[in-house]
Amino acid sequence: MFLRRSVTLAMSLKNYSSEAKNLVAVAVNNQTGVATVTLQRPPVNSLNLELLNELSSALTELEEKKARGIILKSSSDSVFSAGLDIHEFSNTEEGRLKKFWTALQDVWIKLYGHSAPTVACINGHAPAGGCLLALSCEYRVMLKQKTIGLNETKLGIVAPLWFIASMENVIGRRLTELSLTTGKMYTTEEALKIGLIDEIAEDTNDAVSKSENFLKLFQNISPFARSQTKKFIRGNTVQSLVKTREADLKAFIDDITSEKVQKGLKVYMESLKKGK
Ligand SMILES: CCCCCC/C=C\CC(=O)SCCNC(=O)CCNC(=O)[C@H](O)C(C)(C)COP(=O)(O)OP(=O)(O)OC[C@H]1O[C@@H](n2cnc3c(N)ncnc32)[C@H](O)[C@@H]1OP(=O)(O)O
Repeated sequence: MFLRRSVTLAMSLKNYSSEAKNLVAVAVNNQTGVATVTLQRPPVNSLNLELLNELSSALTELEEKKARGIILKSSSDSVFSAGLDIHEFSNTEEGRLKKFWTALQDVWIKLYGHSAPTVACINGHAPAGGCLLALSCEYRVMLKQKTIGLNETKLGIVAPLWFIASMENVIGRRLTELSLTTGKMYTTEEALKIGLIDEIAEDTNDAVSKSENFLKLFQNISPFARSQTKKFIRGNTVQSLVKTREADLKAFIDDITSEKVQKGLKVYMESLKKGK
């Protein structure tokens, strides 16, 4: 019975990435019903509007098809995601900035509150928005010798409340305050020490296998009981954004378009290029 449903799920999702623009690939394991969602926007998987829209659609589809688990990973072994595409912040195309932030809100709401158990297979660096994606999952496996953190203050920008809540719910208020105010990027080993990640992996294969092992914990647990429990635990955090989406959007547009922030971002991008 379950196997038949899983096969249907795999078949209906198999061509997902080719139907879309190939920035996100979805592969479903026929036996387990677990979906691997791969971000594939070289060179650094920075999150632009198109990638966010694809990810959002994939999450909706996996919700509708009742996936038994989601593993979120990168197609590169170097960068999980460099966070939001900084070029979006200076995009002057009318309405795009609004669409961009709305798409990010959508992705976070869907991923943070997904009915399926979720694992971030962090097979590369995960600054800012990359860290947010990882924090939205229930479990984090990270490759050694990488970095992760919410470094927004280093760019002269302020992480919204839902970014902060995502970290606070994992490592607690005190460490979140220290991490965010200093824009701290943690090494894999440091991240494990403070509970920002759950396991370290040697390479991507090892990380995927550890992610699958976490999902096996739910094999004999009622999906209904599990997802309702997750909803009780995460519901308030999700609702706090759902109820304030418009105000959050306005705050983003006002802040990001300010001269001061634009100047700071320009300097940051130049320093990135110089760092090569
Ligand atoms: C005020 C309103 C509130 C807004 C709240 C917004 C909240 C979240 C903000 C974000 O997510 S902003 C993004 C923050 N991200 C970063 O700070 C990461 C910056 N990148 C890096 O540290 C490194 O690139 C890396 C991820 C560690 C990878 O290093 P690597 O050496 O492998 O690659 P690079 O040579 O540095 O980069 C390659 C290429 O990609 C460009 N790039 C890197 N990151 C971004 C990005 N986030 N957006 C757009 N482009 C990015 C980088 O400039 C290089 O481009 P080229 O020089 O090759 O053209």
